[in-house]
Amino acid sequence: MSQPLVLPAPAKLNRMLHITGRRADGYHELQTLFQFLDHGDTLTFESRDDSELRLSPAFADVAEQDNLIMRAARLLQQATGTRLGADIQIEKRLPMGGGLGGGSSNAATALLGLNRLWALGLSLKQLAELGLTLGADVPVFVHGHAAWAEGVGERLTPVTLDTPWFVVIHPGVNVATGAVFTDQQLTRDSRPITMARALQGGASEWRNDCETVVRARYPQVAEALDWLSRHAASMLTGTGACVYAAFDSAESADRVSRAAEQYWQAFTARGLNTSPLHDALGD
Ligand SMILES: C[C@](O)(CO)[C@H](O)COP(=O)(O)OP(=O)(O)OC[C@H]1O[C@@H](n2ccc(N)nc2=O)[C@H](O)[C@@H]1O
Ligand SMILES: Nc1ncnc2c1ncn2[C@@H]1O[C@H](COP(=O)(O)OP(=O)(O)OP(=O)(O)O)[C@@H](O)[C@H]1O
Repeated sequence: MSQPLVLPAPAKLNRMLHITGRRADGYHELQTLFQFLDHGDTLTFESRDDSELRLSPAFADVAEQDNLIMRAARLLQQATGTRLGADIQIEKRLPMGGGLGGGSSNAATALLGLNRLWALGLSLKQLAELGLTLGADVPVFVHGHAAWAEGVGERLTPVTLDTPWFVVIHPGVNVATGAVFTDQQLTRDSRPITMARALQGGASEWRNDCETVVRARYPQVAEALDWLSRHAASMLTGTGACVYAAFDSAESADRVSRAAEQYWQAFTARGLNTSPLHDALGD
């Protein structure tokens, strides 16, 4: 029996998110800065000689065939013709529909983990192309570096961002990404900016264009943003529901996180420019 492969599936934050257009297929053109957190799910992979794929525990809200982990595994089997299968376990910590990219990160960890376990030898570029068919955020998790992203989030340029301690609050609601993107009130005409401007931009550029619509649709998110902004500049990640703020020490972040826990689920995590998945794989 080969050793089980235990790998992290980290969360991401969108440090800013501008919507610059809408494509003919309805998907939106974005400009965003992605960064990872040292907080996330853990996946364990064991190879099987038959081609079965098994995932445990089952998710309450997602059918097994729809789970992004299973879809990533099947995609890899189909793309390579391998006859191997896997037993996969997941320790889920990231809230679903939280804007932390949990599903996309799970898919990326499955692609890289099974590529390693089954000795398939696909490149990160090939895995990112496969991953993009599963979700717009999968490629950044496959490449594993904080990034400036354009297109629907797939045109990536690695960047190095500051690495503060973040307080992340889950306001207790699930935001449907699709509903935010189809909202009539969503502004889709932010003027495209250069990466250099985004990196220097400061508070005026570091905004999330989804915030107005998400605040209006989900008062619980607005409440968490308003509460957190009393401590530091607060932001929405992705289409929410999670909100976050940056702190320059673990102590000050912990203090605010503990105060937030009186009302919501909250955690403290450090920003990372390299994904812990790639550290674990030694890439
Ligand atoms: C907004 C972000 O969180 C930024 O990181 C992501 O781009 C969202 O990525 P995701 O959750 O993986 O989203 P997907 O599963 O690809 O898409 C969910 C739905 O959101 C809409 N969607 C998503 C991404 C995008 N660039 N434009 C869109 O219009 C589409 O209606 C799509 O059906
Ligand atoms: N392994 C998985 N983990 C989480 N969600 C999954 C998974 N497989 C399928 N899903 C589905 O994908 C949806 C989005 O999940 P995810 O956790 O990526 O949301 P998110 O954090 O809002 O992501 P994003 O920031 O990319 O919008 C979930 O609501 C769920 O129905």
